Amino acid sequence: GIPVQRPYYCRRLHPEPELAVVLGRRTRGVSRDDAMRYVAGYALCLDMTARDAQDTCKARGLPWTLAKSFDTSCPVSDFVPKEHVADPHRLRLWLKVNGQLWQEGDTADMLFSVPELISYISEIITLHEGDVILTGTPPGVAAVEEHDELEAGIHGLVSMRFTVVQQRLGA
Ligand SMILES: CC(=O)CC(=O)C(=O)O
Ligand SMILES: [Mg+2]
Repeated sequence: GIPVQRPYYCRRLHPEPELAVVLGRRTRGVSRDDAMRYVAGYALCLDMTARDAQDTCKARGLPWTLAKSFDTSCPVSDFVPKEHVADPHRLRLWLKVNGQLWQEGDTADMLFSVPELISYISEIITLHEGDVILTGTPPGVAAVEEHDELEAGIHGLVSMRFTVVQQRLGA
C-alpha cells in the first residue's frame, strides 16, 4: 500500500497488472509435466514500467533496469496459496485508475502457460523458493499521473490499492 513512485526521469509511467507465480521449491530443468509441483501459489503484481526510459533503452540496445527496476516498481499483493486456485489459466485480472476500469483480461489468453514458463526459465536460471515469475499484462496499458489512485486485482481472490507520487531528484 505504500505509494508508487514515478521516477524523476520518467514522464510515461505504465502500470501492468500481471499474474505472478510464486515458487515453493528449488528447481532446475523441470519438465512442463512436472512444473506445477514447484508452485506454492500466486499473487497479483504491478509491473510498473517507465515506458519512455524503456523506449530509449530498446533503441540503444541497453538493459531495461531504469524502466523496470526502480524503487517501488513491482508492488505485490497478498499471497494466494495454490489450493485456492483451481486453474491459473482461468483467472480475470483487472486494473482501475481513479475508479475507472482501464484493463481487464483473462489468463486464458496468455501466450505461454504457467508450466511452459517455469520449464523454460528453469532451463536457464535455477528457481528458488519464494522466487516470483511475472507473466505479462493484458491490452489497454496507459500512463498514470501523480496523485492517481490505482486499484488492481484478480477477481474473487485478491486486490490492492496504491497512489502514484512523483519522485523528486535527490529525494
Ligand atoms: C515490453 C514490456 O514491458 C512487456 C511487459 O512487461 C509485459 O508485461 O507485457
Ligand atoms: Mg510486464
